[in-house]
Amino acid sequence: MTMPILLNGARGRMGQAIAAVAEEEGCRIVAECDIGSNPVEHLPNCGVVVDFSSHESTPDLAEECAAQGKPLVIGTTGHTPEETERIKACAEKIPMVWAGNYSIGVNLLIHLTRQAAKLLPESYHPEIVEMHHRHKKDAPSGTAENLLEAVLEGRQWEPEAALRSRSGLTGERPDQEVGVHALRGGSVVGEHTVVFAGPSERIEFSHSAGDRSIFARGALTAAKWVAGKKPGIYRMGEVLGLTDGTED
Ligand SMILES: NC(=O)C1=CN([C@@H]2O[C@H](COP(=O)(O)OP(=O)(O)OC[C@H]3O[C@@H](n4cnc5c(N)ncnc54)[C@H](OP(=O)(O)O)[C@@H]3O)[C@@H](O)[C@H]2O)C=CC1
Ligand SMILES: O=C(O)C1=N[C@H](C(=O)O)C[C@H](O)C1
Repeated sequence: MTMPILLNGARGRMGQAIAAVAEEEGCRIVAECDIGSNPVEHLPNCGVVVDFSSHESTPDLAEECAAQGKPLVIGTTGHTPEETERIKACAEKIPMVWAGNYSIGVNLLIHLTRQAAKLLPESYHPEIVEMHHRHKKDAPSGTAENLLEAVLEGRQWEPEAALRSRSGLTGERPDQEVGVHALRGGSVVGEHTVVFAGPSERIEFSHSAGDRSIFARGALTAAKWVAGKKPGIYRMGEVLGLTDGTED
């Protein structure tokens, strides 16, 4: 049986990429919502909601999903702290997969980044660089935020160790710091590099997205996986079997 999906942000770049692969992924789009639609009236007809609209529309949608008991796959990025708290509150009632990036490669990159941060000495300094197309509205990217979280977890550092871009008289770099840097231009689909710069050597892990089908297929894989799960927030690494959610 195919999974009936309510797709929010259907007219956008990701919405179109998802619609293009839905059938191949064993899903069917039963409602295409975008600006001006009312997703609430379509919710009863779907099994899972997939949201690739905009950060500000996700909290309202999550609250409607919680009210009607519909699982949610969140693709939007750039949420404010207030939006993040509202979304998290809904996870007490429904299962949701929430990932800054649904590709297999990036989720492996996140896993390897956490491991490298854990295993390498603090003198191997982590820096994250991302590049995206000129239309992207948030920075740093959701993926870069996920990579940052992986470094913080691996190093067991507090969030204060994160530095989102440098400018001016910054002083010398301390060991306990992780920089995040955003580049924008052209039609770049999505590129992420994590650098560990050590005393006399440098390690780099990189991922480059060829097109949006990798995010689209991953989001639909997550949609099929999350149906029937207990309420809570799940990472894409759990969907792919890279982690059991407790982190290693
Ligand atoms: N997690 C992942 O793997 C990925 C996440 N993303 C994220 O997904 C989101 C969408 O990206 P992308 O498709 O490139 O963006 P687009 O701007 O191309 O598409 C977003 C669509 O959602 C619409 N929209 C905006 N606000 C609302 C609203 N309140 N309700 C319903 N629809 C709305 C937009 O309309 P309009 O154009 O009129 O504003 C547009 O049609 C971004 O947050 C992006 O960062 C992107 C790629 C992968
Ligand atoms: O907006 C995009 O395009 C992308 N957004 C996601 C992010 O913020 O990391 C994922 C991907 O890199 C493309």
